[in-house]
Amino acid sequence: MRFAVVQFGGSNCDRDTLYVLEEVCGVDTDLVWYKDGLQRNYDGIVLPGGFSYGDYLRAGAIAARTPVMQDILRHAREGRLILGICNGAQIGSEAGLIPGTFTLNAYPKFISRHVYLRVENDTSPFTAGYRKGDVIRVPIAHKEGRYVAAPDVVDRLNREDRIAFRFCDENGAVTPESNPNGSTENITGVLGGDMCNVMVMMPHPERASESALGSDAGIRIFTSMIAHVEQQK
Ligand SMILES: NC(=O)CC[C@H](N)C(=O)O
Repeated sequence: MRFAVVQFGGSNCDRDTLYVLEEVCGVDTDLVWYKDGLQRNYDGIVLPGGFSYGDYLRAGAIAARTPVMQDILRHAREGRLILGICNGAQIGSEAGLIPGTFTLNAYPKFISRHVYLRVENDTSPFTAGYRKGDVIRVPIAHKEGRYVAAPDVVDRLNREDRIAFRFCDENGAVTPESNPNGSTENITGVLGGDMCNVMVMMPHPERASESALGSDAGIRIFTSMIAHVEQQK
């Protein structure tokens, strides 16, 4: 099993993500510079957070148009796992890996704090380690993290059980008050791909993967991916 973290100019969560995969989860992981392309097939690819190309134009727009994305889209079509975190989520939506988009927060400032998420799907390769309704505490750090999609798209995501996480309060209540950035229906984790083999999310699970960081609730996303790959082998 081998994972890759793809680093773009301006990525800044690549080392944290690499550390969690290699040191905390024990998975062989390559840090791949986007210009080098993917030199082999990977079981899992993580697009890390950061400010690729300074968020110019729109966050993720430039990275999504680099040649390495063709390799990543092929991996997605082949059913391999792709996880986009924060800027990686923005890149994933710009590349069409999921429907909908991430835009300026409703209150147009950078928000950096812990939030609560309600787990909405517990069957995907990314969320099977949780139970539906679990409430987890993870940090967010973004300015363009408001998920927006047309009503028919949101209906389809709901129908197909493709919503992974919603912002909630500490008791799991999904309300306008527990929606830090104004995302449609508090959605902040979306599943894509034919086999739900793609997930993008604005919160940072890699920053909540060891109890020394104040929460280890995010680690189960990575361990779920690993368990999924093991089951496929
Ligand atoms: N932490 C990140 O990945 C930064 C998110 C992003 N580029 C924004 O501010 O919207």
